[in-house]
Amino acid sequence: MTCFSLSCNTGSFLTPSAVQRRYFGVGGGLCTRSCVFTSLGFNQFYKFQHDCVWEKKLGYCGGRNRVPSLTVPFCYKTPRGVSSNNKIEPFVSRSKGERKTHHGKGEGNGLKKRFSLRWRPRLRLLAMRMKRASIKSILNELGVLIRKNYRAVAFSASVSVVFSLCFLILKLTTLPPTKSVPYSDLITSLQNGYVDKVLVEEGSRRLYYNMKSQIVENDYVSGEESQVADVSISPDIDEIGSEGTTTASQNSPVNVLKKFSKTRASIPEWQYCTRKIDHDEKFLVSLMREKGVTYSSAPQSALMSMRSTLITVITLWIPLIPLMWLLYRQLSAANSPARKQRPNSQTVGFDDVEGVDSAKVELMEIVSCLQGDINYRKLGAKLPRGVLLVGPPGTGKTLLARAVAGEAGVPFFTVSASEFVEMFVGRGAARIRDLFNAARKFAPSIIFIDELDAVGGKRGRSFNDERDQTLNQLLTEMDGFESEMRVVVIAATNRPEALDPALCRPGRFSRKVYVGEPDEEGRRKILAVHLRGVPLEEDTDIICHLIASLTTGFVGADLANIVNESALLAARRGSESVAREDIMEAIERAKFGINDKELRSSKISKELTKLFPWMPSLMGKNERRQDDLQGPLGYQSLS
Ligand SMILES: Nc1ncnc2c1ncn2[C@@H]1O[C@H](COP(=O)(O)OP(=O)(O)OP(=O)(O)O)[C@@H](O)[C@H]1O
Repeated sequence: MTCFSLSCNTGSFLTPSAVQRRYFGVGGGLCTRSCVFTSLGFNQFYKFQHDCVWEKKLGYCGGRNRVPSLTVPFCYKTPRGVSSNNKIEPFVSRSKGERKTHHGKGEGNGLKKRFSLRWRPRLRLLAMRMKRASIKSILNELGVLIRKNYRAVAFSASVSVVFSLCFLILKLTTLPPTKSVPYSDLITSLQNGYVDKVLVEEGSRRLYYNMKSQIVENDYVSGEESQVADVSISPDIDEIGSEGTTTASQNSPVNVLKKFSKTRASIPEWQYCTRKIDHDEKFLVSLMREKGVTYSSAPQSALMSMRSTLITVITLWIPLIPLMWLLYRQLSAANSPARKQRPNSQTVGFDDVEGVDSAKVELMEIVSCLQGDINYRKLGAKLPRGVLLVGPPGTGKTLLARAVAGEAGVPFFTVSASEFVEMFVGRGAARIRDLFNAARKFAPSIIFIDELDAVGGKRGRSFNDERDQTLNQLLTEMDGFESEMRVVVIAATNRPEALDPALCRPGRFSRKVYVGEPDEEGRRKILAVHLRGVPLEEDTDIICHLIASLTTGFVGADLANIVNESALLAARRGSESVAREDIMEAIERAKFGINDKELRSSKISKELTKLFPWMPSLMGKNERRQDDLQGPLGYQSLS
């Protein structure tokens, strides 16, 4: 068996060829993040993370990527980091016999192997972690967790306290066990003269009664009760202590309470309980009179009424809690859609937005005003309150707004207008108020409202009163800025014609900036931005020119997608850099969709077959000839 040591770099994805080329036979080293191995028709991704956890995923891999199967037994942590003395065993290098024995061993052996491969490293890892863990660190982590989620912790703690109190009250007010019997039993007992006392509870249908034979017992138990009452009154006399001594703990209020509840539970005041039958009261009373039974009626005890109220409240509130929580979330101002982004968390600048130069210039001016570089006040000018970015989807309107925030270095409140559309009337308006209040508080600041048409549509066209109210509030808030309050509202929309005219009047979104489709030069620049971090096989400029010339009508989002797709295609190929072919395939996919070529041809041939049965063979021939010549974009001749 040949053993290989493995070493890989941070985040590198290794194809079989790369593994063979770079790592077979190389001495042990650091394995810091992730490595990918490909094996017999499957990709086996062994992901080594910082803490040396590895996981395995399987996915099908194309024929040309097939390489010998590799196993990675384990890796461990060293003072230098995560080190791997992983032995890579190429099964192909074994002799036939060896291979046979490897695959053909008994089930027990297979289980053992699986255990050693799967569980041993995990168990080792667990053991290592357990060794490292100390009570102090666990407490620290717990403290951090509580501090982070203090609201949730406080809420759950108060809920648990309330429930515990309820439980305690219910426990304390538990009635002594009373046996429930049918009404007929009471009648029979009355007729036989066994019944001693009957109590009719007011406000309910319950009847309690005692039998004559229990009178003596009851008296005895009542005597005990008075004894216990004495104990609770004079705690100096400890009757329960084994040696008759008085101890502070035994006389503590908790103990006395316990004794009290114990005694209550052990003395059934009423032995039997039944439910009376309607319209049978007359007969019952006459029977009791006839047999000389003592009968009376009494209201429900305060404890009992408290208990039943509590039970009702709990049973009502338990199903209502999720509903109330939903309502709270809807109505809560804390759930306001305004998400503030601090300037330091912004990484987008004007350098990242290309191909929309005129829009950039307009917005740069606003940034200069916010930063105080342009003294517009000297000439009596006011900072524009609103800037409306208009243009087709994917041209970079949102990106531009983020770039403004990043360059201006001021708090940036971003929100999608659809988040103002609420179920409850008035909530959308309240959210707008919250958003503008927050922006005023952090002034100078920028508010960005994406997809403004969701709330800014013309009023009075629908019966949606809530949307009109929200728009009214937005108009009011935009009027409400004082001139020295440096808050700029940037909004973006694809449908400027749908907006209410009041929104676009001077003083609100007076400045309209068109963000259009980029021209060839613009596309080249956008591609240069997106290809910054992508390793290419050819010169970046050449590739940018090539793609820009082939993508007329594409917007920034399309170009970003092409770059991403081509990188994915290159990764699928197992290459470490993106080739021209990958880019061309990505453009084809963007233009025609995946496998659209086959779909379209089959659809056309189906239609033609209906008309001319002899057509399919001809179609097939033509298609093949065309494929041999060049692709739909003609890139084969270019490359
Ligand atoms: N001019 C550009 N320069 C660089 N990248 C761009 C440009 N335009 C678009 N992109 C890329 O496309 C992505 C989507 O763009 P963005 O969300 O800004 O478009 P949008 O105009 O706001 O679209 P929509 O109107 O649908 O909201 C960006 O994250 C960026 O990667």
